[in-house]
Amino acid sequence: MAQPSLTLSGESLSYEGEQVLAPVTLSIPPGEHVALVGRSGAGKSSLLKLLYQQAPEHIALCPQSYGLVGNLSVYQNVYMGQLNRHNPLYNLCNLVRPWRRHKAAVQQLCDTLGLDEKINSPVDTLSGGQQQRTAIARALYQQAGIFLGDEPVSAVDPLQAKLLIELIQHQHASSVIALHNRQLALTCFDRIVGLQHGKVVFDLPSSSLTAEQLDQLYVA
Ligand SMILES: Nc1ncnc2c1ncn2[C@@H]1O[C@H](COP(=O)(O)OP(=O)(O)OP(=O)(O)O)[C@@H](O)[C@H]1O
Repeated sequence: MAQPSLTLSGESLSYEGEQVLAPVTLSIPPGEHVALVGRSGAGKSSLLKLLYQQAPEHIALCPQSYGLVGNLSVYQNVYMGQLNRHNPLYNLCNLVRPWRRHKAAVQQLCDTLGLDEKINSPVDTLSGGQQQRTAIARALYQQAGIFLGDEPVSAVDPLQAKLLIELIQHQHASSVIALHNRQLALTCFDRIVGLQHGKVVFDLPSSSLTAEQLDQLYVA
C-alpha cells in the first residue's frame, strides 16, 4: 500500500468550544521522521490526534497511556496490533492458542525489545518500561507505514530510548514522535516541530536547531 503524506491545512482542535491547538499547516511526506517538542500541555498529543485522523488505516499509534489490556499477556497485547487484519474467529483462536507463525513473529519482536522472558506474563505484572516496550511491540506488529508516538520512550533509559527510536524509524516510512529528550530530538530526527501554548512556533530541520533553542520552549 502506497504511503500517504500526512497533511494538515489549517486544522485546529477545540474541546467544549475552547481551542487547545491553533490552526496548523504542515506536511510530513514518506521518508521524514519528525519530533514534537514542547512543555507539558503545549499541545503535542492534540497535534498527534489531528495527524492520526488524516489516515488512521496507515498509522500505528502508540498512545501516552499505552492502551494495553492489563490482565492479558504480552503475546496477546502484541498480537492485537494485527486484530483488524483478520476475522473475529481467527483472532479468537490466535489469542487463545496462537498459531506457530504468529507466536514466532511476536517472539522475535519480544526478543528484539528485551521482553523475551515476559511474553507469557500478564502486562499488569510488568515494570513501566516493560509495558512501554510492549506498546511499541504492538505498534511494530501492526506493520503500518506511519508511526505516531506520544512519548513512547519516556520510561526507558536514554541508550535504550535511542535504540527504540532507531528501530521504530527503520520499520516505518515516516514517524511523528512527541518527546521531551531534546538531545534525542536533535540527533535522531530529520525535523523538529516546536509547540508552545497550543501553537506551532517552529517547524525546522533538526540540523538547523540547537539544544538552547529547544530549551526556550520550556521557559514559562
Ligand atoms: N479531553 C480533553 N478535554 C479538555 N481539554 C483537553 C483534553 N485533552 C487535552 N486538553 C487540553 O489541551 C491542552 C493541550 O493538551 P495536550 O495533551 O495536547 O498537551 P501535551 O503537550 O501533549 O502535554 P503532555 O506533555 O503533558 O502530554 C491542555 O491544556 C489540556 O488540558
